[in-house]
Amino acid sequence: MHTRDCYVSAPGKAILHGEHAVVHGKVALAVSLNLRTYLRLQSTSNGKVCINLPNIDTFLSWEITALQPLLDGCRDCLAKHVVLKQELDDDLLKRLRAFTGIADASTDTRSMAVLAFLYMYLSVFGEAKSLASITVSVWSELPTGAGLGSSAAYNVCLAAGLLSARGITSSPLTPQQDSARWSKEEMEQINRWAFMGEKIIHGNPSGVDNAVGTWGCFLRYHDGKITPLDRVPVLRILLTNTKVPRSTKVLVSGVKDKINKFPAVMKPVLESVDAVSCTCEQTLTEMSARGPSAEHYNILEELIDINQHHLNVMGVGHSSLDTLCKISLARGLHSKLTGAGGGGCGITLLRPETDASVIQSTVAELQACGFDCWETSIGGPGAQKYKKWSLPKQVLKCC
Ligand SMILES: Nc1ncnc2c1ncn2[C@@H]1O[C@H](COP(=O)(O)OP(=O)(O)O)[C@@H](O)[C@H]1O
Ligand SMILES: C[C@@](O)(CCOP(=O)(O)O)CC(=O)O
Ligand SMILES: [Mg+2]
Repeated sequence: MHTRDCYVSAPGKAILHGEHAVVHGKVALAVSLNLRTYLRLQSTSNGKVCINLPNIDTFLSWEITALQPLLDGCRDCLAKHVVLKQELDDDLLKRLRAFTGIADASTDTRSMAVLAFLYMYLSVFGEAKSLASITVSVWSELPTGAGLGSSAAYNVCLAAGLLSARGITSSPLTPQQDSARWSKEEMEQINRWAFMGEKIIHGNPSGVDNAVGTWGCFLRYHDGKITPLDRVPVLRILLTNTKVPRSTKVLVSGVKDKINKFPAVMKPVLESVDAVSCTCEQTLTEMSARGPSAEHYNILEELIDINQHHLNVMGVGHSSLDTLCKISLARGLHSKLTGAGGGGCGITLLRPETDASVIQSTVAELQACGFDCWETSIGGPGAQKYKKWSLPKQVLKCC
């Protein structure tokens, strides 16, 4: 079948407050980063589906004729899925696991990326008369598995690229535009499909990461409801990657076990995280309305400390994150983990008056611990489609 070549990208995210609690119906505040994942989809005529994932050193291909039997008896349910896309098709997932030999309990990086890709590819193209011969390349500026939403950016790119190539979403680019975004309805569709991919990689995602990857900017997320926060001040954030590997799926399931084991102990903790998110949101709104004051920053810093303690209580802390908090606090700076924790990344709030020398010495000490550390800009655009020549050169080289 005929497909359209396309180039798309989606941003990573930082969660300010509400990670883990958001999985259990509490409020989270999250913001997009200036680090992005890019996807290139090319139509081919070799009768194969190829995937190039240089970040995780994975280059694979399958004959379309080998994949086709996985869809036998599945077409009717896929037709419904293409329209609704709310639930994973367990039968298709089971067939894919048997086909690839990927076990239910696997959290292996490559296996999860391949499973999410094949599931989305077969669901998007399975309803057509024949599967499409394509090569998909994905390359990211985000560290993989570090709490900055690389899985969501990956899934948003897969959803946007495959839906676009199949012609389910329109081509939003006019001849005058180098990049463009889709209509609200199409973005909602991309977000729903990306959520399916997150379910495959995470097990039980809240949906906050794919929402930020799709819509970008600063969002409040509560029980599937996405509210863009327009009135927020410019915040300066230092990001630290402890480089300690961890899996979101494992950490999310550990928190669930703890809640089941000690409901009376853990539920108040989740309530308190919810209150932290709401208080932070109120403070940000006030800062934007009246102008930021030192007292506002004191409140933001206290909320960061409180939340970091709560995350430790949930069992998602790590000694590397304790080191980050200690080193930054020695200079009056406040940090917490971001994303699933257990290693990965932390955020440090910088006050407007924080001296450059303080930041430099903090960064130097964190780097001496083997961490990566950089000041990031936040609030980048959500999923976008590009013309080939408007992509950064580095991206064209990598995918
Ligand atoms: N650029 C990428 N290429 C291929 N797979 C990716 C990429 N980025 C993320 N992934 C997939 O997402 C998984 C990481 O997801 P997760 O554990 O949620 O961490 P995070 O989303 O915080 O980076 C990886 O194991 C891999 O399967
Ligand atoms: C822990 C959680 O709140 C965020 C996970 O983010 P990340 O995959 O670690 O980037 C899980 C979720 O919201 O689905
Ligand atoms: Mg993730």
